[in-house]
Amino acid sequence: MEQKKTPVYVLTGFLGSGKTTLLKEMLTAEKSAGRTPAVVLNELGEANVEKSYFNEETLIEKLNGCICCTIQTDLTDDLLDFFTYSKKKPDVMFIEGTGVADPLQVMDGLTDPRLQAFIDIKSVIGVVDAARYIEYQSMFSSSKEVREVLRSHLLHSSLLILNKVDECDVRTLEKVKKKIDKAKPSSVPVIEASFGDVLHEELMMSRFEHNSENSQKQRQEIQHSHSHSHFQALHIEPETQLQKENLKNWLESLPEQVVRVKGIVHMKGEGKRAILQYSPGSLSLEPLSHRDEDGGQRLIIIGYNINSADINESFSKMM
Ligand SMILES: Nc1nc2c(ncn2[C@@H]2O[C@H](COP(=O)(O)OP(=O)(O)OP(=O)(O)O)[C@@H](O)[C@H]2O)c(=O)[nH]1
Repeated sequence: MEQKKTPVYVLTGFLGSGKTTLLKEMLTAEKSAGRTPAVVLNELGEANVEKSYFNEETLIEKLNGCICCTIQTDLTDDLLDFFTYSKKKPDVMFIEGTGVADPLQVMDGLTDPRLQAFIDIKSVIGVVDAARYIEYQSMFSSSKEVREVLRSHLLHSSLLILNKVDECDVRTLEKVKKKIDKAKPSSVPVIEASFGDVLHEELMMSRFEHNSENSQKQRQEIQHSHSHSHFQALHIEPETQLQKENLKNWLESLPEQVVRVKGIVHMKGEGKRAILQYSPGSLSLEPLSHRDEDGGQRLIIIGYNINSADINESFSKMM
């Protein structure tokens, strides 16, 4: 008898666009409908600071690399292992790539013929940060690397979530929508959202096969221009507790090549450690729940062409 295939949803989108936020919403909805989800998380660093968000579901972690190329075959192999040996198959699987993953390359890993008996790819959901889209697209305030990654997310998603609209004024939002309409394939719908508040049924629709504009030509072009190797993740492990104001000033002083910082930190005067999320202009600290075994602090600083020595030095001065 042919076994039931697991529906798979890929979440893609630039660093800090809101993929994990959307994923958490989707998991809540799936679990309250009585289904068991599995999550594949990929992180550019050696440690996944967001693990504590996922307490109950099966978690397959892919650390220290980027799903899209360096460990593309690992993704296929890990999923094959998972589906071959795990006792209880999940009802649905979500795969979140790093913010610099090229969805096409993730799809290459997922469309490996050996996996086809196990999975049914339903949708590639691309999350776009509406508030930073213009800045990231600008020749003046962004880099070629960032623009290319953003472009590939727009070209190769089967659904686009225009997130963070709460941070946009009406004029900016209209401008962003026009730009995105021009850049994406015409068949791909766009849904506006804040904190991933999208109707669950819309997210779960089977859309993958509809994105027929994923042509071979685009694929070759993207592979040719694929440039995220310029992105790096720098790790800092603070040994003592941090002063909030100092940390904030330090983050704000980071060079513009730094596009994202996340971590687990312990603020002076706080009983609990917190998950730090930083995109330029926006810092949040959320108390850490369970499932973080080692008790330490760590920061992952993600950017392109960053000078690690300078960043390490400025961090030491701040401490
Ligand atoms: N104002 C606002 N903030 C948001 C929204 N969605 C997410 N955020 C915040 O933006 C930050 C980044 O969100 P994540 O969901 O971690 O983004 P991500 O795409 O998973 O980020 P990476 O892991 O770096 O790729 C967090 O502090 C979120 O709380 C939104 O719609 N509006």
